Amino acid sequence: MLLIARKALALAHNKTIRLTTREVHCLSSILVSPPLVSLDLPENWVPYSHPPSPVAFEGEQKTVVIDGKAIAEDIRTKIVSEVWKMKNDVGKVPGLAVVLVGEQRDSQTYVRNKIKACEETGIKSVLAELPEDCTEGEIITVLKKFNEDTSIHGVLVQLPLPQHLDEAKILNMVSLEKDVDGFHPLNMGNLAMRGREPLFVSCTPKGCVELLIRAGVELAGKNAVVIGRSNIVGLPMSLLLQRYDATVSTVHAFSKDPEHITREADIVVAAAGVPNLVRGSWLKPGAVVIDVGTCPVEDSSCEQGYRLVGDVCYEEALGVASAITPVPGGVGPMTIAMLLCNTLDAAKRTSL
Ligand SMILES: NC(=O)C1=CN([C@@H]2O[C@H](COP(=O)(O)OP(=O)(O)OC[C@H]3O[C@@H](n4cnc5c(N)ncnc54)[C@H](OP(=O)(O)O)[C@@H]3O)[C@@H](O)[C@H]2O)C=CC1
Ligand SMILES: Nc1nc(=O)c2c([nH]1)NC[C@@H]1CN(c3ccc(C(=O)N[C@@H](CCC(=O)O)C(=O)O)cc3)C=[N+]21
Repeated sequence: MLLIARKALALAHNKTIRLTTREVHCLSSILVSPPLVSLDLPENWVPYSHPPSPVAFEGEQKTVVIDGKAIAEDIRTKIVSEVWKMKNDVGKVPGLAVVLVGEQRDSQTYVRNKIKACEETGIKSVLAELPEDCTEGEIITVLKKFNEDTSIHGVLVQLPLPQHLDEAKILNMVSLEKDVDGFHPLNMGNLAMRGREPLFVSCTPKGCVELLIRAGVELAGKNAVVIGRSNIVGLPMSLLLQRYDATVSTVHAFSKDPEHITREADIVVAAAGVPNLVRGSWLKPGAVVIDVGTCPVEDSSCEQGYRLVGDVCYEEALGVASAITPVPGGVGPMTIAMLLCNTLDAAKRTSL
């Protein structure tokens, strides 16, 4: 992948280079990450028989800050032009439907941000707001309507749902072809299985891999640790990194000695939701750190009275990690950009 990233840069500088068919596909699409099934092709089966060469570090490591906000912006600009092209060529625009249950403040903020992102990229959005005490039946009725609506190509249910609702039952009702969050068990199952390609990969893990590849990080044969195993981040993240041939360990709340496991990793993805859980001492010098955690902590010096903190002790990681994503401005904006990408892909599929 590093080779493709280099060739992309060469192309950007108008240099003449030779490309394989797979590279043509990668370079002509919005994302740099290749389609999953292509990773399973025999041309990629070059197992590592030798241990990766140790990287020597002298003194303090220079840490690159991976600018997720800027990368997401670049992706969004490309989406704008593809949406325009679709509108001109076939007279339609992608449509996203969001189902929001209850009045949880952070969920309202996330949904507002998603809708704003749609507006800014020319994607049509529809919001269905249901009261906190609504029934499963009411949500399912709304989902069925969106599933049948041909102007809607992506449907998502904002999580978490109120306690009395059966999340699994509700997520099962989202049409497989419109499951832009990638939370349907069939999409998740296909992500787990070699030789299969899910219609959608969950937005946060997909955004993390795109960040890693754009930062020039090789994944095959690397030790990756994912902290967290939730259905929405940790689990699909581990599955996706495996598809890219990383050796993946999962750390969760019952793991013994998480510090030791994490210190073995070349790539650390932290998604526990515990502010500053990962200390500088947990990191192998030169590790690449992707911080998914986003926790509001009280801070009276901030305008809103709080600030967002990641799972990684950022100040301590600087000087130890070779690269890190900040919070905010790292993974978060990529999650939204991937949602827009998945919605665009869904709309493209229906016009094939
Ligand atoms: N930036 C973005 O785009 C996104 C950010 N987030 C953020 O990511 C974080 C995680 O979200 P989500 O996956 O939904 O959270 P969940 O609470 O659903 O899952 C947390 C996971 O972390 C594990 N965990 C909790 N505490 C520890 C600990 N002390 N040590 C090791 N593992 C631990 C849990 O283990 P166990 O399974 O054993 O309980 C669980 O698997 C949150 O801060 C959330 O806000 C989430 C989605 C997108
Ligand atoms: N069905 C569903 N799909 C989700 O993808 C989903 C969800 N439910 N429930 C909640 C989590 C959380 N999540 C985030 C998205 C963007 C930012 C984000 O953009 N964060 C900005 C900061 C935003 C701010 O300032 O408030 C940043 O990190 O820079 C964060 C978190 C998606 N989630």
